[in-house]
Amino acid sequence: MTASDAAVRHGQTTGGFEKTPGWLDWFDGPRTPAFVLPAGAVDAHCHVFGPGAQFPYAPQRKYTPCDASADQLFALRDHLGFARNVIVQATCHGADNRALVDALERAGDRARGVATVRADVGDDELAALHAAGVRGVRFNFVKRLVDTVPTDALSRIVEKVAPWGWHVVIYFEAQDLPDLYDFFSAIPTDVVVDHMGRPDVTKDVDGEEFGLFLRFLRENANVWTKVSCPERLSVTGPRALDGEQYAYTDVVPFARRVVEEFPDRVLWGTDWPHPNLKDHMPDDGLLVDYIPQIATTAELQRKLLVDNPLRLYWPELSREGA
Ligand SMILES: O=C(O)c1cc(C(=O)O)oc(=O)c1
Repeated sequence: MTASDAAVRHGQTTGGFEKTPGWLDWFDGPRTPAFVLPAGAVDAHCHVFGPGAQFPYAPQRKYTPCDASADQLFALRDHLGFARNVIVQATCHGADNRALVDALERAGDRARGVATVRADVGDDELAALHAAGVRGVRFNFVKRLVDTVPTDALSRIVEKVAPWGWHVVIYFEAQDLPDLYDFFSAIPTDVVVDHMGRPDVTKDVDGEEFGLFLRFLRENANVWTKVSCPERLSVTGPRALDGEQYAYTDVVPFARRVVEEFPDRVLWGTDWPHPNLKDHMPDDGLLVDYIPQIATTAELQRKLLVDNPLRLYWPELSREGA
């Protein structure tokens, strides 16, 4: 533990920042999962927040979280049994990737990153991000998280990052997919959708809304998706708390459908430290125990947790890679 981490207590926000009212802090002391992750498993969606005293939150942020440091993330990684992390730039840091880069550098080869950049980003900045382990950029279309960036600016970013072999991570809500469908389909790089495009799980898994998302994956072989965040999508629970082994059963049919139809284009991540949850904060150990509900065989689990993330983020280690 570094001196700066020693100063960061769970749930605290440092640097003179005050947490958004009602903020739920990440779960302290998660269980050891009953599900033993396959060797080499990757937590392919997680964040670091600050610490605010060292890496100030962006002035244009829409929320102020509690701090969640790189060392705290690495402790969780080891506790849950993951080998590696993909750390995704959180919107509370805007396009200031310093906290992300610091975490990547301290993780050594055990983390890769997804950054946020502006359309005027220079090649020197991209080179430095690449050297630190960044392999993708994130475009966010969720209006409560960011101000809208025009799609022509996003297209300029795609042109700049494509030569680096990076992919584009997109975060949007299901009701916005019809409007964004053509823009997304025209992205020439690999594309990774966060949290299954946030389906409304009270609707039918065979219905029109989720049908459009499945069509998007079928029609675009370069599109992958994270089957993450049941704790965000679930309406009925049960919550991943108090030893619950079969959490978020209403989300299971959606995630399972995607894992079974697109086994080579799915990723999974904890989403720790779970920004903006309103209802409850899950026990991350029990969240890992959710995985066998959606990837029901050892082969599907290995693809979801090991083969797919290695192919995208560590191709040099991948059995199918270089
Ligand atoms: O739904 C969210 O609130 C959320 C926010 C962020 C972020 O602020 O970066 O990232 C996520 O993956 C999910």
